[in-house]
Amino acid sequence: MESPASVRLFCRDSGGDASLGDTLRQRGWQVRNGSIFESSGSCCCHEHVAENEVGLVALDALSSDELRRLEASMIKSRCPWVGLVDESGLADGDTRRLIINLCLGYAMQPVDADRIDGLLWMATDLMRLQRRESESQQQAATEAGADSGEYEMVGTTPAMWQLFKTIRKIAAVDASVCIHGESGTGKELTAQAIHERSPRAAGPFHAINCGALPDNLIQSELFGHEKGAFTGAGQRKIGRIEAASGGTLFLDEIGDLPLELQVNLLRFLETRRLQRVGGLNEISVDVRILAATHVDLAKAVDDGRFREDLYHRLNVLQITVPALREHPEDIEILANFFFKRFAGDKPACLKGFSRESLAVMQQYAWPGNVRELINRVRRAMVMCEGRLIQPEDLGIERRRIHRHVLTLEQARERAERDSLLAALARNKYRIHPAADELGVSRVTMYRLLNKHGIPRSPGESASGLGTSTSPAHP
Ligand SMILES: Nc1ncnc2c1ncn2[C@@H]1O[C@H](COP(=O)(O)OP(=O)(O)OP(=O)(O)O)[C@@H](O)[C@H]1O
Repeated sequence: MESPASVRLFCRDSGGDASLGDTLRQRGWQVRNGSIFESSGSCCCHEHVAENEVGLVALDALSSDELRRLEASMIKSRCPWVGLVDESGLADGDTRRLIINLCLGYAMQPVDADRIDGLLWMATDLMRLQRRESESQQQAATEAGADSGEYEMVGTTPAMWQLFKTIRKIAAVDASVCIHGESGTGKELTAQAIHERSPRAAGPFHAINCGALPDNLIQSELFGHEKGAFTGAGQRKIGRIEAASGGTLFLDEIGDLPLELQVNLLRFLETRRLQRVGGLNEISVDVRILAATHVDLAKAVDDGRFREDLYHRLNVLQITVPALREHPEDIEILANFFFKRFAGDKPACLKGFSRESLAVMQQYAWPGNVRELINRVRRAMVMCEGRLIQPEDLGIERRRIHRHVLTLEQARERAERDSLLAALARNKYRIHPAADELGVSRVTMYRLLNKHGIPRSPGESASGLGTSTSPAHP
């Protein structure tokens, strides 16, 4: 059995409750006293309670305003709380709500030693469980290659693991990249991640959506213009390509770039020199171009909407970001990630997702991918009135859940593919141990990988996983 943890006992005065302190110490608890309010009148309990402590707070004789300040401080703390209250406290609505929303339990004054001991044990166990859970989440994220920082990408499935590996490989070289993927899958985030890990990381990262600007503006937006170049050009303007000098330029929706501008972009990619609109001089610019598209660029080339020479220039390396429905096992970890990210806006009593809402999210088709997931989680965090988010808070109607009925043959194929991917992930893509684990010969393993289009190593063309780095021009 584990030893009792530390308890931080907050009373109105710093003197604490000497007899309660003695009682708890006799039962093995380490007790430290704290006062709820500083001499300035502010309440900073959250700053005084350590990560491995349980907070025990005496809620007697506090005014509404004091309770409000105490509540704000308790919300900011990470420890579990137990309340101490007397009959008059329980008769007060504000005190009751604070206990319901923020405390794991409460004990009546005068304190019954067994009851408070039991509550503190419950809080300690929960605190240790929470620590274990966050350590295991951190470990899973590290193993999956997710990084911390502004551009954190989350995912623990083979599909995302493959994406992270591809990002690192692509970051190490300086060629142009074409990022494919449906809307909202994380193409821009992928571009930012490539930039952050590249030797250009100290330089600027600029993004421009080629589909969002009117045709007459996009030329000067990309290449800049000189003063007086056209009506309204009152000042010289540096274009996005030039502004990204020394860094990376991300061209989103490249398929929407008008044909005449495709010529200019191609010329720039070939010469690495550009001319501002209305300018006479050519300027050298050192920038890496990453482009993204949600349309099939090869088809756009066939249809005459995209220049083939530019397509090959941009498509030196390719990376495909998988649609969310292709890695549904990541939905829970992503939902929890965004829940934590927006935790500052949530009601204090909201603790997370119900099992049913997680199941509904797994079955939903996510046409808007991760962006839609973010919006639905934020909405649910506002709409939810209970402790756990329910399916209706997410606004996903059950009739919109697409259950794909599989034939037995399809179900077998899917199970076979999932088992292969999982064994490869567990064995870090070492084929022989993965084959041993699955109980098949190496020859059979290679045959099955070919059958399902699964790459033999993470760097290989991986249509089956949705990511690839195969050069278009070997
Ligand atoms: N794996 C992930 N982990 C964490 N956040 C993610 C992940 N994938 C996407 N996001 C977030 O989802 C949102 C949409 O991502 P992003 O803008 O990169 O998508 P996109 O594919 O470029 O979209 P569009 O095609 O509409 O331009 C962003 O807020 C991004 O940070």
